[in-house]
Parts: sequence; C-alpha cells; structure tokens
Amino acid sequence: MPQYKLYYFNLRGWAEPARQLFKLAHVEFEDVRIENGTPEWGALKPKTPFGQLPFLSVDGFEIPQSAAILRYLAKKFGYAGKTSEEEAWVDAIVDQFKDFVTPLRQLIMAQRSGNAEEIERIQKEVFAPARDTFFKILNGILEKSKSGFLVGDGVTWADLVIADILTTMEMLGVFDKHGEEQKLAALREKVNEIPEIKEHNSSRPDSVV
Ligand SMILES: N[C@@H](CCC(=O)N[C@@H](CS)C(=O)NCC(=O)O)C(=O)O
Repeated sequence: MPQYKLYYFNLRGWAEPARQLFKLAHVEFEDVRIENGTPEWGALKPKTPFGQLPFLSVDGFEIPQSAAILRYLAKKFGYAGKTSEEEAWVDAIVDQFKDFVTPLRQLIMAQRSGNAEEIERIQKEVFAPARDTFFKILNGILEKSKSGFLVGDGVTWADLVIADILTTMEMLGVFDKHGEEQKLAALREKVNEIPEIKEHNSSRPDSVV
C-alpha cells in the first residue's frame, strides 16, 4: 500500500471529501493539517505543486487540485462511478458544484465583512439565484434516482462533495435541513449515516468551512 499524505489547512474545505474517501475505503493516510498564515505555511507554499493546498502525496508523487485528488482516489477506491457514463455524470455534478462555489465564496466574504447591507445585497443578487439554479439541478437528478444517491446505485465522490457543501451552507445559515429542500437533506443524511462517514464526522475538528 502506498504511503498517502494529504496536506491541507485545519478546515473541511476542499479536502474533506478526500479524507472521507480514505475512511470509506479503510485506507491509512496522514492527515497533515497546516495553519494558514504561519511560518510553516510560508515555507511550504513555494514547494507545493501549484502554490496552494490541498495536495496529495502518494509515496512522494504530488497531486494538486482537490477535484484531481478526489477523482484519483475515487477511481482507485471504487467511488468514481461504475461506467464511463456514470463517471462523466459524477464529474459534471462536481463541475456544477465548482461553479456554485464562486457565489458562495462571495457570501462568505460578505458575512466576514460584517457589513449588513452588503450581506443582504450579495444574498439577494448573487447567492440566491446561484443557489436556486444549483438546487434545481440537484433536485432534478435526485427525482430520477432510484438509489437516493446522485449517480448510479451507490455512493460516489459527488455525493461526498454535495453532502459536505450542504453542511457548510447550514453552518453559514443558508441551508435548513428542516426546510423546503428535503431531497437534499435526505441525500446528506444518507451519506452521513454511512458508518465510516458517521464515525469520521463525529471525531473530526469542528470548522465552519
Ligand atoms: N481550486 C483549488 C483551490 C485551492 C485553494 O483555494 N486553496 C486555498 C485554501 S482553501 C489556499 O491554498 N490558500 C492559501 C494560499 O493561496 O496561499 C482546489 O480545488 O484545490
């Protein structure tokens, strides 16, 4: 078994579904957590493949970009989709998620600024339309799903990514698990009830993102 080291900040963020994939597959890895803004990060940054975290080291072979890391691990561990068509749909859902992250980040920045007017403007003009588009797509997929997962008959890395972003949104106060989005709430519940995920989630450090 190769020696895996996953380098990221002490957040869920872009790396959490990769941590969950290791747990699902019962594969050992080193969860290297670095504090942003520290001399440690200052020294490591220029040595990382693309100057950012996360990156994955596999016996010293380094892979940057979270989606590349996730796709690589999911293919190795059997969570990438069972056919090329399923794999394409998993990729498409994650690409759609990445499109949604841009307006979500704008909301996070506005919330951090503490400017109430700006928060309201971004919520209304930027975030809400993007969320509605994203949720409509996910609901359409889930309506046709026989398994309750997004693609095929079992969990894939797309489910992990979507479940995690719903948790982030809940922590930011923009997703209510008891609200209108019951299909999405059920998907997250289904992912989080997988024993390995449940165990991992209950013991991980708390973070909003
Ligand atoms: N598209 C990249 C985004 C990675 C990213 O934005 N990383 C941020 C942390 S969340 C980072 O490394 N920030 C520190 C820096 O750029 O110095 C991915 O999906 O991995």
